[in-house]
Amino acid sequence: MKLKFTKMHGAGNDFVVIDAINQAIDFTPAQWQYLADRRFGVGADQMLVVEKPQAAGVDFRYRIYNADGGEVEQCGNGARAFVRFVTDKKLTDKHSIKVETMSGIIEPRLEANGQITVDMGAPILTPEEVPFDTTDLLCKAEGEDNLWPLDVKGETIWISVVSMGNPHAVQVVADVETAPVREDGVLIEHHPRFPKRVNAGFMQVLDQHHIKLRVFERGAGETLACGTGACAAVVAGIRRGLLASPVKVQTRGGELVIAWGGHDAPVMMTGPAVTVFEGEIEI
Ligand SMILES: N[C@@H](CCC[C@H](N)C(=O)O)C(=O)O
Repeated sequence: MKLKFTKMHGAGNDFVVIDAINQAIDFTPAQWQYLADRRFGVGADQMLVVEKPQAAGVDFRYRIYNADGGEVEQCGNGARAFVRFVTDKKLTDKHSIKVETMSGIIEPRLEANGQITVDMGAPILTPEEVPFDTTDLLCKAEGEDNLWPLDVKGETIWISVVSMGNPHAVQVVADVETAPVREDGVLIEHHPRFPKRVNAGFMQVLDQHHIKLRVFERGAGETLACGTGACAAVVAGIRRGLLASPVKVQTRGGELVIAWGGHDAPVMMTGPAVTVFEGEIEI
């Protein structure tokens, strides 16, 4: 079939976005990998699929596939790209949109200045729900957070575990530029303590309202930005007493602003979403 798609990015985290309301798709993991391939396919960190909703009172359903072909629960930068896509394609005239994802309903909103704010819901902080296996581990408390030891290459690193619908392990580093993001990231992603694998965040605190962040994403490798990773890092930093809301998150691909009121309050993420080009590919 000839697939129509839109290439988009949010702070450099790039996507192939597909309208599955007006074209029928049913791809295998190998076909998703082909679309994501930067040499043989289109090239993307994730593929985003826009569908009709299944639940009542919701505007759309949005599904996310990592570059490795696996379907995942949530994607923050993707949620902003999704809003730009449904608005530009005139699939809705609403500016505040309710969308079903694998991990629940989120509410993105197109702002007057063109930026997009997403209510990402409250973070999940119980290790079993992330999920993170704490068997025989002793945590240390820091502020309201629990730091967990993780053995990586025979050394202990201390991580916060946070789910934004998808799992994150966040560590504080002195300098993100020299941090072993790729070397340790892949080991953390596949660490046996994370039964669903994990996104590995490396955060440098510049001041209470400003961090630098690199994320080695599950199923995609290091990306230029990770929206849920930014939310998880800010939640961890606020709980540890290192940060105060709102926080500017500087990634290699651009800036996101994350606000969180603590406990059960939703995490609000604001940032850009850009269309790069429209295309068609035989698949
Ligand atoms: N880039 C995303 C996250 C995409 C999914 C992630 N790799 C996972 O497997 O959970 C974002 O902006 O949040």
